[in-house]
Amino acid sequence: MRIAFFNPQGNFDKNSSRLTEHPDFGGQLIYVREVAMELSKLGIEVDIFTRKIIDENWPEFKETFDYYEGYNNLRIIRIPFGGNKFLRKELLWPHLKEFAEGILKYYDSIGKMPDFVTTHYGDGGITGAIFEDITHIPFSFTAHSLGAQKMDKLGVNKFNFDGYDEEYNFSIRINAERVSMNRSAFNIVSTNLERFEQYGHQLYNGAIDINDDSKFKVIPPGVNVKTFSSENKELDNDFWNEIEKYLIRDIENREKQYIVVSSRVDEKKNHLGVVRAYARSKELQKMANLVIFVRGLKNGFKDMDKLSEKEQKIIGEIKRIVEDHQLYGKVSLFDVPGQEELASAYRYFVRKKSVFVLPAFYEPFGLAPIEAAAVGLAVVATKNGGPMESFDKGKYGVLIDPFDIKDIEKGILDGLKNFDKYSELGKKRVLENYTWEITAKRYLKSIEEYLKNPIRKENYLKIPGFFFNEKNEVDKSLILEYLKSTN
Ligand SMILES: O=c1ccn([C@@H]2O[C@H](COP(=O)(O)OP(=O)(O)O[C@H]3O[C@H](CO)[C@@H](O)[C@H](O)[C@H]3O)[C@@H](O)[C@H]2O)c(=O)[nH]1
Ligand SMILES: O=P(O)(O)OC[C@H]1O[C@](O)(CO)[C@@H](O)[C@@H]1O
Repeated sequence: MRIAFFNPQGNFDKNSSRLTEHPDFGGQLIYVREVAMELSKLGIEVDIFTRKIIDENWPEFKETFDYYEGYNNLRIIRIPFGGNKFLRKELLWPHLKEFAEGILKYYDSIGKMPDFVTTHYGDGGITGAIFEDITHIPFSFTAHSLGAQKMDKLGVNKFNFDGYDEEYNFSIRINAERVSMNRSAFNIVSTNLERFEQYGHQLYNGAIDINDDSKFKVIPPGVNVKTFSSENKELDNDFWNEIEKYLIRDIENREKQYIVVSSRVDEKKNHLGVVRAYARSKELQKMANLVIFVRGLKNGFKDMDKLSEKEQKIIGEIKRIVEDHQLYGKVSLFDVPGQEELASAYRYFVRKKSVFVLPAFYEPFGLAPIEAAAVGLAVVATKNGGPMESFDKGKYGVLIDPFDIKDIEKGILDGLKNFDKYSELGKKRVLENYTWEITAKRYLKSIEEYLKNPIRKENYLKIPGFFFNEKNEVDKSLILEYLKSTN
């Protein structure tokens, strides 16, 4: 069997370069890589399609083919579309027909076709819909993150919509997501919550019936248990020296516990929520130091000019809070070059009885908290989204309201004071329920079941002309009506 993954944003390469260095290089890429690897271990021929980038700032992504060491029936295939230069995910929308046509051309050239396509994020989904419209090859849709929640949590309203739409292309994204979930063979969600809360959003009315069981497969993501092991690994000695040398050189009292934040620097991850909670709490400052992982910041705040504009705005605000509240010596920024080093840093902080905090306004699922729990950190996470299910309403970790600074403070104090309890409960919960092998086997079972009895409906949502470059606008009426009705 041959399965194709469509993932136009970010990119993939043998060394998983640039992870979290850019907002488009996050959990979704880990998810696609891990599921593709596990499917190939089950004997499936796997093709990951992404974008060919010929750009001196992104040299890893210029070859057409790439491979992961030891995975012989798994190929990364980079298709040229939208020109050569790197484009952030919000700018890929007008070029996805070219992406679909490039994939078709590749398969024509080898005289083969995939049996099934799995698409990721709205951009992968609309590509799958265009490809299916031509080939009738069915596709699954895994959203990873839906635009409606992001809009709500960023506070988009009828007054500021045009500005946000300019930046994030929400009107195009919502249209693409509607078509993807409508035309897919089925939609793969990480939790029931995602199905009923995220797909149940008013902006997806008419595109999906959340009560149609045939359209949903609840398949939780996993953790790479080899990487996120609680047992010491070879790289720990060297990397822990790095931590001692760089990270906590800025820290006066090293014997305290730590509060660890490792999310991509993105507005919705709400770094400022934790920093503000820490700044207002003398008790927290007495108990623990705060460390924030930021890719590329070897010299703390001094390196800020290396960051993107959006990241500079967030880190700059953190710097202002640190200065205003004289938190130097208690707060540190640290550069983590990859997942192995991330896991090693987590092991270092477990020994200091530390908490991992994910204060995101909305977290569709959240790989980072289950990874941190697997290593043994006590997890304090947003109650908005996946952690509500992965940490089972607070049974296995502390859940907080990310919009309530006092609740963030209370939750972190709970995690620090009850480290042993949450460390043990969280690790047990994750290792028993979340591995990528389970995820891949459930993908394969869903695909094989569907292919036994494929149902191609006729009353599909129309693919907007925008995606065929027929017109430069998508229909915004749905969003504008929604925004008028909600505020
Ligand atoms: O310094 C770092 C920090 C993070 N990570 C990795 O980045 C990923 C972050 O993933 P996640 O915590 O899930 O957040 P997002 O990047 O926002 O991922 C999106 O896609 C994921 C997979 O569907 C969902 O779990 C998220 O909710 C969704 O927002 C994790 O695997 C981390 O190991 C690194 O490699 N280095
Ligand atoms: O914040 P957004 O636009 O919803 O995007 C989140 C997406 O970006 C990524 O970080 C890109 O990999 C994905 O992990 C995730 O699905």
